[in-house]
Amino acid sequence: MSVTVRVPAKVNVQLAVGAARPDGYHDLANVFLAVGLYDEVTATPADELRVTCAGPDAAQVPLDRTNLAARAALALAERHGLEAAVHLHIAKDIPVAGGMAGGSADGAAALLACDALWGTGADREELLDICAELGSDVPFALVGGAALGTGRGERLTALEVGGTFHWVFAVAERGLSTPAVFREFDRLAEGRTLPEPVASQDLLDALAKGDADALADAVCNDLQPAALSLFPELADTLAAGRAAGALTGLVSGSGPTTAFLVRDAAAAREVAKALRASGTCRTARVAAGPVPGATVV
Ligand SMILES: C[C@@](CO)(OP(=O)(O)O)[C@H](O)COP(=O)(O)OP(=O)(O)OC[C@H]1O[C@@H](n2ccc(N)nc2=O)[C@H](O)[C@@H]1O
Ligand SMILES: Nc1ncnc2c1ncn2[C@@H]1O[C@H](COP(=O)(O)OP(=O)(O)O)[C@@H](O)[C@H]1O
Repeated sequence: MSVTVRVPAKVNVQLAVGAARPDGYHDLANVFLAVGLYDEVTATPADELRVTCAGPDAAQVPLDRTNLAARAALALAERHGLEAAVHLHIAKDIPVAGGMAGGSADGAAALLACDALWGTGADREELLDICAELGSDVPFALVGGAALGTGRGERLTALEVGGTFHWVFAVAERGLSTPAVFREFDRLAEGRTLPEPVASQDLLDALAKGDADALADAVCNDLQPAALSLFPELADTLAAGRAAGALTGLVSGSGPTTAFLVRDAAAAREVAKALRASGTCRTARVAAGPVPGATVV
């Protein structure tokens, strides 16, 4: 018997970042939107914990106990006095180290898959607790849809969304490390007093109305200057997507994936084609959101 869970990527339509906290994390107002690019994690009983991964970026995924899927299985097993004797296979389609939370998605998916396989019957609250221990982005991968994350991004409030938003994601030639981008953010902010991060009311209204033009005016990522500072070529990708007719373009989370909001599915195909031809990215993917979070298939 095995259990497969499908789990989406995310884009941050707003990422407001406060000053570094004593624990090294940053308080955020993090508005997540789950989009239709998916990994699938399959859990199968085995003699011991084993992780395998297939997909175009599989070579960049660690297969040891640092893999977030392995960490999720170990955390659930420990809480329930079980042995994490499971083979986790990740069918990876979410770009790796791209600011689309693929590793976090695999953590949430593995947790749900092991819970179903082992019959642990963990309730939603326990699953969300374990997710928050695994990483700031992991709880959102479990719930999906759209949500405001506060604290370090792990405390979620579901958001109403009045329509479907269409996106193009330009995948970069190399990855960016999330801690390195936050460190660069701190360096750029040195000597300034940063305001408390708060969600923009215009942005929440645009989401609630399903209004792509209003959302395009309101998107904002405080990590974008830091990502551009570490990866200056991303400015060319942003310019290429905007020139191709996107309503707006921004760095997704800590990057280096760039996200382009477009009016509809036809515009998405056009902008993706133009980005692939621009020579400013490795490839371009089309996806819409919001979509549900981790789901047993
Ligand atoms: C920036 C965001 C935006 O959604 O994601 P990505 O774009 O990388 O996917 C997240 O905040 C990333 O969340 P996640 O990748 O789960 O990070 P964690 O494992 O919790 O933390 C990794 C490191 O990032 C930094 N970090 C993370 C979250 C936060 N609120 N403040 C931080 O300073 C810290 O240096 C931390 O040690
Ligand atoms: N299941 C996983 N899939 C991808 N990366 C993982 C996974 N588990 C751990 N990692 C590590 O996490 C790093 C960040 O990966 P990822 O979650 O894809 O990007 P981001 O944090 O930018 O959204 C990778 O470089 C890799 O070393």
